[in-house]
Amino acid sequence: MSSPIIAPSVLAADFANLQRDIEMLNESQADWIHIDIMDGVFVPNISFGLPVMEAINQYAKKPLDVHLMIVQPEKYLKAFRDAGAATITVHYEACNHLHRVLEEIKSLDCKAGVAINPHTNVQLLEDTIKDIDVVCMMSVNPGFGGQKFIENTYKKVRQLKEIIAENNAQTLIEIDGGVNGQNAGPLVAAGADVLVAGSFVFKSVDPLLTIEELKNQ
Ligand SMILES: O=C(CO)[C@@H](O)[C@H](O)COP(=O)(O)O
Ligand SMILES: [Fe+2]
Repeated sequence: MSSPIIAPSVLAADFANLQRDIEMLNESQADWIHIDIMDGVFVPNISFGLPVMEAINQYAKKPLDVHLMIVQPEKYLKAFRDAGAATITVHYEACNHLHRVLEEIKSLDCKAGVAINPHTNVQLLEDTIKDIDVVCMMSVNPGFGGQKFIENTYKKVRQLKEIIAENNAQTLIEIDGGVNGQNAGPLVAAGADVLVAGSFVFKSVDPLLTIEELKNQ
């Protein structure tokens, strides 16, 4: 079992000291930096938008993993690429033409991600799995950090792993929401490749050590 890709979520950072927190991530064993964009429509919360993302990109030395929790994400793909996104993840539930959106993301030279809400069956990804670089499996209902991990996620990881293998796809499985020191190991054992962690990293006494612990699952 290789060590997971660690993607701390900036949503839990100190926005009044964002430069400091990004520089901490640069020095850490984090692999990606997870950026949660919320529009107050697709999810019942507003986080931040392109100007903040551009500010993060000025300091970040690691790939930016952008999680778009917005309606009509196809309107903003180029803007987020230009703001520094390495991966652009759209929600399955927000796309009427998912295949087209994935092609557009790839044409921008970004990795294409699809996020699924806890109620969305992984089977629905079967017909696009070969076009998806990263499935972001929500292990909480999207919209807020600091929520409790939904245990049904393990079953969904195993099911998705099978779909990926059956289709000979290279898709990474990313887990997003409520990830902590207890569930990180079992998630990796179940087949998770990428762990997003917000509160568990930024609210810890020593975020550098917490990231190291997650990396060493
Ligand atoms: O996309 C989301 C929430 O909608 C996540 O990326 C959260 O930001 C993760 O935060 P924690 O649950 O780890 O505190
Ligand atoms: Fe996220």
